Amino acid sequence: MMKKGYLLLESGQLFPGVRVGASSSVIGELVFNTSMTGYQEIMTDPSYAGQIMTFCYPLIGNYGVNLHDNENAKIQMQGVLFSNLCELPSHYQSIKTVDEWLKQSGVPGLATIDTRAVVKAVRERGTMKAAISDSPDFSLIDWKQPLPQDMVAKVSTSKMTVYEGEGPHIALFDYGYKKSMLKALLAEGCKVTVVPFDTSSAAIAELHPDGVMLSNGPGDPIQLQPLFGEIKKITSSYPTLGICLGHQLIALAYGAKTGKLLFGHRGANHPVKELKTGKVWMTSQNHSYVVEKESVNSQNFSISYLNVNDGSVEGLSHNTLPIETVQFHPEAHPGPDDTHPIFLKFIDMIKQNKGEVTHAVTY
Ligand SMILES: NC(=O)CC[C@H](N)C(=O)O
Repeated sequence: MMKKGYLLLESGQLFPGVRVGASSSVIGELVFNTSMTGYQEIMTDPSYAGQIMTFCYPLIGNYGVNLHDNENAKIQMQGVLFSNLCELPSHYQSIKTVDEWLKQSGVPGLATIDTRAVVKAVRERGTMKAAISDSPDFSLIDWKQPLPQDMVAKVSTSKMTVYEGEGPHIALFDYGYKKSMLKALLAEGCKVTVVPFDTSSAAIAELHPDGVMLSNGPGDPIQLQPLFGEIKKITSSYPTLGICLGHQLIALAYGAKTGKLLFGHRGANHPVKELKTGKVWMTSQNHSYVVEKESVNSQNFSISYLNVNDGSVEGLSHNTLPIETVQFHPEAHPGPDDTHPIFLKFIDMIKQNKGEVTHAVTY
């Protein structure tokens, strides 16, 4: 028998649904993703830690869950909302249903939710708290309960891991990195050392990396303020690529400010304009926070990409140091990999820094 469940919004709206996944009740920040495919990658993106995520696309789970598409070892979301969740997936690589996977992962969800109405509510009021519960009773939810604050520490690794390669050595800061970032570097022959989020500049110096990459990750970047001094020291010492949270942290470390979007950018078709060439690229995105344009010190950084829809900052390029940052996800997974050459440009930047001959990377 299908068990009823409810989505309760901080705004007072109530959505009935059917329980899927784990049976626990949770509270989290309500967000939505517009991607039509790639649910396994989305559900394992650690940047969603602490959030209840709504799939806008109305049919999820039809190709099941496979052994290859996880972006991280487990699902870090608080909960997931579906319109139709497929019970009988069909794909030669499928090993389980999304419902079974959620149950095994201890993550609750709701299906048959009016996701269009949920998305409208979030678009109107902005990202807000929501709860998944067995009861429609709002008084049972502790709405004052603060959402978890130290999520990067929770999702980051506690030890360094080395992936061998013949090419440049990259220290990859794990704020909750997506596996596709590591894969993109390894595919180019790089040696990669994944390091904990709070690794010091002294510990990085001992690794003698050729370059540094700052990953994506959950939460408000300002929470990592105690690390800004070290981030500035590290990124000014090595060629650097910052992606999403990594981009925000670099901007903050050099004195810019971040703000929160009303309902974030989460999906696989967000157009960004590269200011140097005037070209528009389709990108994969997942973020709530943005670097505030006016706060970028033009003595240090130039804005390299802007969002076509809302004009927000999508990338920074340091004027004198080899530092590039992007708010979007060049590693895709899911989504278009049109901006994948950003990894190749990063490797070129490292080689140039070492005085090696490079081939200009073009899109
Ligand atoms: N994917 C990310 O790195 C997200 C960064 C940050 N947590 C935000 O929501 O803006």
